[in-house]
Amino acid sequence: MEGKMPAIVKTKPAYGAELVEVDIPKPGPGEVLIKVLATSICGTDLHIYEWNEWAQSRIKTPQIMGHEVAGEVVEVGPGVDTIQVGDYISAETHIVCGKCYACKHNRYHVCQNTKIFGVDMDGVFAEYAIVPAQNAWKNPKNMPPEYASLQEPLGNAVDTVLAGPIVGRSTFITGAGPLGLLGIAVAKAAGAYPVIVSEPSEFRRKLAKKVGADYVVNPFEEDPVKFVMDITDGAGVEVFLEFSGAPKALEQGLQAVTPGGRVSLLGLFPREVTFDVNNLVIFKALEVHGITGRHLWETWYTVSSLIQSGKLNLDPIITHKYNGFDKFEEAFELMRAGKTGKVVFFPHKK
Ligand SMILES: NC(=O)c1ccc[n+]([C@@H]2O[C@H](COP(=O)([O-])OP(=O)(O)OC[C@H]3O[C@@H](n4cnc5c(N)ncnc54)[C@H](O)[C@@H]3O)[C@@H](O)[C@H]2O)c1
Ligand SMILES: C[C@@H](O)[C@H](N)C(=O)O
Ligand SMILES: [Zn+2]
Ligand SMILES: [Zn+2]
Repeated sequence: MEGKMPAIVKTKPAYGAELVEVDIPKPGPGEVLIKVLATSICGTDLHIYEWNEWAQSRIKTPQIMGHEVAGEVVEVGPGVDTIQVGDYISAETHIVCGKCYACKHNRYHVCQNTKIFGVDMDGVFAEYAIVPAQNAWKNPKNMPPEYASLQEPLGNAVDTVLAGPIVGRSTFITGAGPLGLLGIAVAKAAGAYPVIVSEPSEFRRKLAKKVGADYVVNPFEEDPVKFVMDITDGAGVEVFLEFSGAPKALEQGLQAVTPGGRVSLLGLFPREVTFDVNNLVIFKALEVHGITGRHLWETWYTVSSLIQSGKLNLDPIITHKYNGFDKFEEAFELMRAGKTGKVVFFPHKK
């Protein structure tokens, strides 16, 4: 396919991005070209937009942004035999090597040579985008594109929530940003009770309730540990899921989890964190999981089935939908201000 298309491009190493006309790319060997039906903003895109320290160290400009996507395959490159024109796909964003020690142990989610599209190469905030065929995930035709696009971050949330038993377990979630909200939806669908959420933003506490949180607390106004202890008759929760990346939230969660309980950590901390490991982890005999990316491809099966079960309450999480990219700056600024759940673009204006 030849022609031009609008794309959100990180044009220079500075704050922001630009909507520019670029060539529709041609799929190379092992690649497919998709017509992007929906694409959502991830916190990582925001870091690239803001040009924080991490982005400065990793991103090469100019580069098309974005990595969460759902689209229809319109062209396949040489050697692609697993995907056909007309397939409706989403994409695993981690391009793994298949050769390193981790990959050889089927631990693709910790491949030491991982490349991420939209981070290490052009991404999907465009009308058309390239996806490596090995990263394509076929969707059922009746899955709405906005849900299909959310599967990648849902994979993060699923791996966090389902890293251990959850059904009927009291659960404390810190942080109700887009990832935490997806975590609440998964925890509720999986039968956690009660789900207690700590989140300073009133807007996001309200969203957390809409998604199904049983209790919400503002950690800047009330002691969330006492809040959890009061609800659990002083026992603490069975499960603590960290989605905020706030050092204080980590410490509070470790205090609020019951001895012998489970802790799963997804949030990334801005710096090294100091806390009392002896008393908060070792003497409590906690089971602690670090969570990164998604298991390939087990997590995708779980995510897809959860969506198809109809039990995931995703609609309140998708707070902003945009036809086309014209208002992309508004979308990023709203997200920066914490006034959104997930933001989804539909690049082909209806
Ligand atoms: N490990 C991984 O593979 C992976 C993948 C994606 C995202 N992440 C990380 O997950 C985290 C969540 O992502 P997001 O996009 O939802 O981020 P976000 O920054 O939008 O959300 C974080 C939320 O935590 C809240 N918060 C701040 N301080 C708090 C406190 N003391 N107690 C409770 N809540 C507090 C904020 O108000 C915000 O709503 C981020 O740290 C992100 O970098 C990790
Ligand atoms: C790159 C990051 O934003 C992506 N969502 C991941 O799971 O790794
Ligand atoms: Zn992401
Ligand atoms: Zn590898």
